[in-house]
Amino acid sequence: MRNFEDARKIVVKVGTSTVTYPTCKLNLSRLEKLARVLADIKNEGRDVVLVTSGAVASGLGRLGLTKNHKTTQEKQALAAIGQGILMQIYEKLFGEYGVVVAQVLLTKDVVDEEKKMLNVKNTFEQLFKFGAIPIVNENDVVAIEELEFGDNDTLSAYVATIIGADLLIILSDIDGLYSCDPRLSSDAELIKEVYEIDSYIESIAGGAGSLNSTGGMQTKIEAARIAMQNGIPMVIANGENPSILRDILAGKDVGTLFICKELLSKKE
Ligand SMILES: Nc1ncnc2c1ncn2[C@@H]1O[C@H](COP(=O)(O)OP(=O)(O)O)[C@@H](O)[C@H]1O
Ligand SMILES: N[C@@H](CCC(=O)OP(=O)(O)O)C(=O)O
Repeated sequence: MRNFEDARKIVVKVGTSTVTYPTCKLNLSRLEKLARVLADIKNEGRDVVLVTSGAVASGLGRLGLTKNHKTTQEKQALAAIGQGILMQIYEKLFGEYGVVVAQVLLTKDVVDEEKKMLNVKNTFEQLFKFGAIPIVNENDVVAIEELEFGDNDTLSAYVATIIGADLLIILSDIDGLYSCDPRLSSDAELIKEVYEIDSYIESIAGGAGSLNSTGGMQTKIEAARIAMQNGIPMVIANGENPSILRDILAGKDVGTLFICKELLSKKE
């Protein structure tokens, strides 16, 4: 039932907590493993998109700062500094495996305006034809108010929808959705499967677990709602060891799977 070996188009989202250390410096060993696994998955003949957070944190790290700079203006400037740092490391790491990468920065108007959405869809399609892995982030420099996704969880669900992905995987610093935030309660239990985003699921999703992350489980649940509405299964799993991506594709019982009942019965 959980077998995703036949998934041809995959979107993988990595959060700030997966990409950087609490020092705001890049987690190089994790990024190396991530690039290797994604390049390998691509080599199998799949189309892969990487949605990456970490620009703001990387900007802080480069400036030798670790504390959260909260004003919008500061975050925008930090993202502008950090985005280049992210692309430089992805270019280097994927380049070692002969994989071309492409920077795609998006704002929310692409999902609100049909013409823009078509342009973005066409660009992704051409990038896949070129054999590239699109590396996506929000365009934080211009994304405020009505232009803003606000978080990369929902952004990744929209990207999955635009490209018609077969699977969305969100890697975070936690094993999946728990019955409550494990940082706040030792009774928290991992929920393995979710078939519907109801008021119970909404009620257990709390905010971010680390200083530079955005949205926590709430935005991941919102992403699941968007993905499920568009018939796309989504998995939240721990990005500590990126080889978990292989486990997910092989159908191993890891993380939390969000899948609507109709899709589930088709897969069975
Ligand atoms: N019900 C829940 N189950 C799991 N994690 C939760 C829950 N509610 C809140 N969280 C928090 O969500 C965090 C993951 O989201 P976030 O901090 O935004 O990370 P990322 O940078 O990976 O997006 C966890 O570390 C945890 O503290
Ligand atoms: N665009 C921001 C990411 C915002 C965000 O959603 O962060 P996260 O909750 O860590 O996925 C950045 O690159 O810093």
